[in-house]
Amino acid sequence: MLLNFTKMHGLGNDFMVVDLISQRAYLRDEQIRRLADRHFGIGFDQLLLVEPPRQPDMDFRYRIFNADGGEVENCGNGARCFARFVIDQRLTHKRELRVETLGGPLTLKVDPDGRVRVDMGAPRFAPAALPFSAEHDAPLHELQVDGQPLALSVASMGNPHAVIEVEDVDSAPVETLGPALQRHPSFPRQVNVGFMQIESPHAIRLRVYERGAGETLACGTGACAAVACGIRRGVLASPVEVTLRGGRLTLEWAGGDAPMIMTGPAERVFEGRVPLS
Ligand SMILES: N[C@@H](CCC[C@H](N)C(=O)O)C(=O)O
Repeated sequence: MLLNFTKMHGLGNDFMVVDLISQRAYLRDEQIRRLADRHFGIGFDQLLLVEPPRQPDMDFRYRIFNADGGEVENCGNGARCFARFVIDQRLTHKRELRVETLGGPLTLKVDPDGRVRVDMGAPRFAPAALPFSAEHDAPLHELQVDGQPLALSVASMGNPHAVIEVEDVDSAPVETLGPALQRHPSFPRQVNVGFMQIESPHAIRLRVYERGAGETLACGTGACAAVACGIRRGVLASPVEVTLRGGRLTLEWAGGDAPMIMTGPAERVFEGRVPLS
């Protein structure tokens, strides 16, 4: 069969978006890995599936699969692309949507300028929320990684994040420390690893080594987690401009149980049809 898809990106974090309301398909994880391959497939960091909601108060169900085929709880850049996609495909006339994800409900609003504002829910710091094996909740934890002590913060945005503060993101050991921390036994479901350089209380630079995809040009939930951990530690203050390799996001968080609000762009690249074998 031929599967219709749209290629999109949010700040260079790229997606294959598939409408499973107008067409039927089931993708096995080895098919996802093949499609994600940048040489032999379409190439993407995450696959996003648009499905009918299962709950009556939701507009859609939004499912996310990493390039390695694993299903995950949340994707911030994907959420913005999801909102643009369902409006552009005329799957809805609403400009404000409630969507169901594995990590919990999200509220998405498309502004007249095309930027998308997402209520990402409240960050959670309790180690069990990630999960992370630590005795206590704390703004900073210490972990032995490859025999070296490492200070890090943790947060769940539905999906798990560790955040390390660095002097300079350009020279941060993303390709070595990223995978080492991602597979550390203290994170039984692995973790997305953010490297954060603080420029001022309202501006950071960030690189993220993502679970199931490696380093991406941007990670929306990673940006939310870095800002949440920084505000909690008292080194950042809302609003915060986050500069990622692929561009900028604006994050606002009032603290406590208030939701993290993420605003940024979502772009359509091309549409296509691909055989599913
Ligand atoms: N790129 C995403 C996050 C995608 C999921 C992540 N790799 C995970 O495994 O949790 C974003 O923009 O948030």
